[in-house]
This record gives sequence, structure tokens and C-alpha cells, in this order.
Amino acid sequence: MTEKALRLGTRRSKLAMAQSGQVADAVSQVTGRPVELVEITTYGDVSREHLAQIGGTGVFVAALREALLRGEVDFAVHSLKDLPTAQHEGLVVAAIPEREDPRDVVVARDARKLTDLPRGARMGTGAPRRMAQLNAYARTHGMEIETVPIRGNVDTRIGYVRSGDLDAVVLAAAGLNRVGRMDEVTDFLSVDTVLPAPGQGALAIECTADNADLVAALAELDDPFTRAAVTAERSLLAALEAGCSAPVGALADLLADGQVVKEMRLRGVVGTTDGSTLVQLSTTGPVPETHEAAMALGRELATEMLAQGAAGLMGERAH
Ligand SMILES: NCc1[nH]cc(CCC(=O)O)c1CC(=O)O
Repeated sequence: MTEKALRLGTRRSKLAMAQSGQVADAVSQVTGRPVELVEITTYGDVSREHLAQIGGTGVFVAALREALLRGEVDFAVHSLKDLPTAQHEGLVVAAIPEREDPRDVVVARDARKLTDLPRGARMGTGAPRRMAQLNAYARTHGMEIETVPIRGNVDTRIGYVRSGDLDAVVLAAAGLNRVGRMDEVTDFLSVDTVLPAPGQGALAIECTADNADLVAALAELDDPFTRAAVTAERSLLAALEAGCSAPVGALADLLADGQVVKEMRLRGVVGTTDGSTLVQLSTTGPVPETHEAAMALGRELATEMLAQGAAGLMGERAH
């Protein structure tokens, strides 16, 4: 007789199903148990409002967490960038697997790159972070673009380019990769141009803290460098007192001397959505060996960014 299946709570979207499916296979390998997907509908899936108007972080996450706490599912997989920075009572992020490409990409008509979009090009993105950095890039490079707020799943967003409504849309590489649409990418945005969202490209596998056996099993899927990097990025976000729809970008990476990893660098950006003002800073430190050290790196950069006026740039909303 096979062991009882583990229940993985997931949203129904193509992206959620894809990443849950991939994690299900990995969890099945490390636990030796079958994993069954349990579909859960969230407010974010049914709302027609723009995400930024709904406000608050984690609209996609709340329903999954409730299902975990009610014992309806054993674990859940979240896009880390959608996860609120505050720790949730009774739950634990048991694994953060190795991150994939954290960059944003452009899907544009006529295979265009950001630099050869036509004058006045309409670029779709619902993220204030992307608007701020794209508009700042355009201002400093003599380009004229119009950022157009959109939302919807990957297919919907790419559809705006196919239909000719927009010249381009900006998406996360990781999301496109997970749903098998990388062939749509016409440009990879350098992180010097657009810094990704804190945690972008990484997944969080969450379960209840009292489920010690599962916590231990899932820990095998954890990648300590990814965990340290995203912890620093999310600590920056939290210390700026910003949420997942704030115009904040952050990326931590390892600086190596040949093969030897020397330090962790954390870059951060905050800006107004029109791109007229950006606060962009970075800091480096020893590779964090503990959760607290990674948190400290993020707080340190936040303090510097706040001293440069970061707080004043975060009040506005996408519209
Ligand atoms: N905001 C929605 C969202 N949440 C996670 C991803 C996929 C990328 C990731 O896991 O970081 C996306 C789509 C996108 O931003 O294009």
C-alpha cells in the first residue's frame, strides 16, 4: 500500500499550477509520498480591480494560508515576491528552492528590444516598480514611452501585444519560463535598467510550524544562498515599510573572486512611477550565515535609502 498523499494547496492559474506541479514532483522525491494538488480560489483570482487598488500585500496568499491553518492542505507554494514580509503565526517557510532568472523581460511586437521601441510606445505593466524604472530609463535615454497599467495572467498580458493594443508588455522571466512561454521574450532587461521585485524568481514552500516531519523533509529542497539573498531583499522591503505593490526593486547576489565567493551585494531602488526621481543604492557585506545577518543587510541598505528620501517616493499608487 502506498503512503497517504500530501495535499498541496494551489491557485488555479496556469502559473500557480505550473510551479505547484514542479514543486509537487520535488516534494514527492524527497518524501517518497505522492502529492495531490488541491485547487483553492483566492480573492486575487476573482477580483477585476487592479492589484494596486485592492491594496495591501498578499491578496493571492491569504486563502492558501487559511486552508493551511484549517488543515485542509499540508503545504502550499507561493511566488516569494507575492508573499507579505511579515511572518505568519503558526506557519513556516520550510524551503526556498534555488531561484531562477530574477530578471524582468520585454515581450514586444516586431521582436523589438527596449532600446528600439518606437517613439511613444505603449508599454503594459501593472507594477509601480516597473513603471518607475522604465520611465526613469526613458527619461535618461531620450526615449518617449507611455506605461499603461494592466493586469491579468501571462496569456492575457501577452495577448495585448498580439492584438496590437500595446507595443510591449513587461513580465518576469521566471513566470514565463514556468508556463513554457520563454519563446515570446524579445528582450531581457538588465538589472541595471530594471531591478526586479524583492524575491522575484524564487518560490516559498510553506506549511504549518507544528508539522515537524514535513518541515524537516521540505528543508531538503532549501537553497541557503537563495534564502539569504531573498531574506536580505525582503528585509529591505520591510524596513522601507513598503508592500509588494510599492515601487521598490531589490536584488542580492554573490560577489566572487574567481571561484571563491567573497561577499553578498544588495542593490535597492525606490522611485516615483513617472520616473522623475529614483533613489538607487547598494551595499555589500560578508555572505550572511544566519537569518539575522541577512535581515541586517537589508535594514542597513534601507537606512541609507531612507536617508536619501526614499520614504517620500512610496506614498503614491498605480492608477
Ligand atoms: N505579480 C504576479 C507574479 N507573481 C510571480 C510572478 C512570476 C515571477 C516570480 O515568481 O517571481 C508573477 C508574474 C510577473 O510578475 O510577470
